[in-house]
Amino acid sequence: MSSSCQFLLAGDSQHTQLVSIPLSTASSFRSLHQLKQAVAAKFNVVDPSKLSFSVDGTVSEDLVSLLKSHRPIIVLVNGHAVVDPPGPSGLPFIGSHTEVYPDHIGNHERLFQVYGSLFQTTIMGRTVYHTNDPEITGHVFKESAFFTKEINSAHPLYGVKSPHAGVFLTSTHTDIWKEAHKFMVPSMGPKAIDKHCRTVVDIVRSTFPVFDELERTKQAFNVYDLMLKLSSQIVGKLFIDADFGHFRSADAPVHITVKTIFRLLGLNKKVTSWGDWYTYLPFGDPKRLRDTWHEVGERVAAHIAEAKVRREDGDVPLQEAALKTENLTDFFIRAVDNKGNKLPAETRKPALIVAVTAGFVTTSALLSWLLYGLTSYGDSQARILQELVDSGMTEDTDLSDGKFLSQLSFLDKYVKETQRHHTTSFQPARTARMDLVLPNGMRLPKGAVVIPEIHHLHHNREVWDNPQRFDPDRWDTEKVKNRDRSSYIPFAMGPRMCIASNFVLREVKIILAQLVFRYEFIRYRETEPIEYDPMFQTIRPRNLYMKTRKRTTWPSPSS
Ligand code: HEM
Repeated sequence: MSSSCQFLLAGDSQHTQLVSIPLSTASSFRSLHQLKQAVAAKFNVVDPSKLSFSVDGTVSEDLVSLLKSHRPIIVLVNGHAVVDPPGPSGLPFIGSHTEVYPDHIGNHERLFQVYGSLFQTTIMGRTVYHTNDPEITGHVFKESAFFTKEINSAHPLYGVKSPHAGVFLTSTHTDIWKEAHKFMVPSMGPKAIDKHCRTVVDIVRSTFPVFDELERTKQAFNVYDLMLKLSSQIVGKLFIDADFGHFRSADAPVHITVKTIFRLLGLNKKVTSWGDWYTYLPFGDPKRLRDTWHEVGERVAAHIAEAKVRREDGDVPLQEAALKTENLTDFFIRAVDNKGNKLPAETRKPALIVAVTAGFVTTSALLSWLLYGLTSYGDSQARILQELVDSGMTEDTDLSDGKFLSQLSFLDKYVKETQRHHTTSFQPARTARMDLVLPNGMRLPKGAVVIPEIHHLHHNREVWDNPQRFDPDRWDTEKVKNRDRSSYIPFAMGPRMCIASNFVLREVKIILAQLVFRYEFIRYRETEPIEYDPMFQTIRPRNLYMKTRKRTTWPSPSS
């Protein structure tokens, strides 16, 4: 008689695995659930509940008869043998490059339709896995024994990986991430947000003369360019105490620091789209990427040296630092945790570069799509204005502390729907820590980089009704309210998600409320289809132009 239960993970013959669980251990299983957990642990199956057991071709849920089986018990995942993720076979050498670029959004959508909710692409020998499945996404972002943010050579951030930045560009299993994250989170906590938003309100007011000048001189403006100026003016002030001078006049140039960071991100997208080997080339774009990275470092260092830091007031406890410091540079220099530790000096500059970059590149794209929607989606602009009027807004209303904004339910739905339909981030990636089997029964090798494709999660037909329709009111429906948390993740999710999501949501609502209350936004060249820039780190409209008209009348409050 056998002294153990044998389990065979069904798969192709090359990957079939047999494991034994001694009967002394097996007899201690009290439920099928416990057995599934033990077997899942042996085969590295991410979700034990997806296992089923088959003996002699029949699936059985009877624990007692399963444990008595003298024959190997066949283990199925999601009801079938495990398989490798499918994907296009691609061309020699360049692989799937032409299947993905130049239109990665459209092509990924096509590939999801052809191959299902998980597929792989290989470009220049670098394989990446893409998913639009909320369940897989939830596991991928968890930071668990199975997945972590590890920036290996297949990872989209490989070209700008930084061992010292701590956040964003550094792998999770490093001491520096834990340290940097600990200091950065309170810098975007609730008290900090109230303070930051007072600066946001002032900077939005400083844009009014520019909008007025553009109207007086009958000029249309490129929406992304103007929103780039606005969002970088805000993070420049908040993080490195820099006045980029973007609103001194309508034609004030974009500050050289902002231009250099912008160039860095374009180059990174371009270079990493060609694979690991390309990043090492001593000439062309890879060299330009390295040089630009160096230049960004020097420019930000110069801002840090000039930023106001109240050294004379001494160190401040981390939890009070948001209120007692002048800006993020001051925060990083003077905040001390309860063990007396400070953010390591070598992390300050790279972490500030990340904060400034993450801060304006994403927000400028989101703001541009928010303005696009005002002029493209039905009565959105009129509804936002009506809500502001109904809530009693005047030119002097203080929007910074969030109380006024919290009444604006349509504005909230409008921002949510814009972040769903016009997702700006598309490549947060995580890496498999071991050979594993996903809940859908597909296996991934250790080191596999998985990208939950945010745009495609937000347009997954199994989750969203009519996903191509812009419909802010969908956020009132029970279906959307009860959705899987992982099906809507504009700021990613899990321990490595955006640290500034609450700030951003308040910031963009302040900007929208202040601008829509004062100006009517009118699309210019409205028949021209809007193109996004596929070779940029975020999804931004390239050719969106508008004009504004200063409001002289407002609607009456609704009865
Ligand atoms: C519309 C605005 C924004 C969007 C859509 C956005 C989105 C994201 C996403 C998707 C991630 C995850 C990246 C990944 O997993 O690789 C992320 C991380 C991050 N974001 Fe944002 N972000 C925005 C604004 C900001 C701002 C204003 C800041 C300023 C501090 C910021 C700071 C960060 C940092 C530091 C991380 C990395 C956290 C970590 O590594 O643990 N983001 N953001």
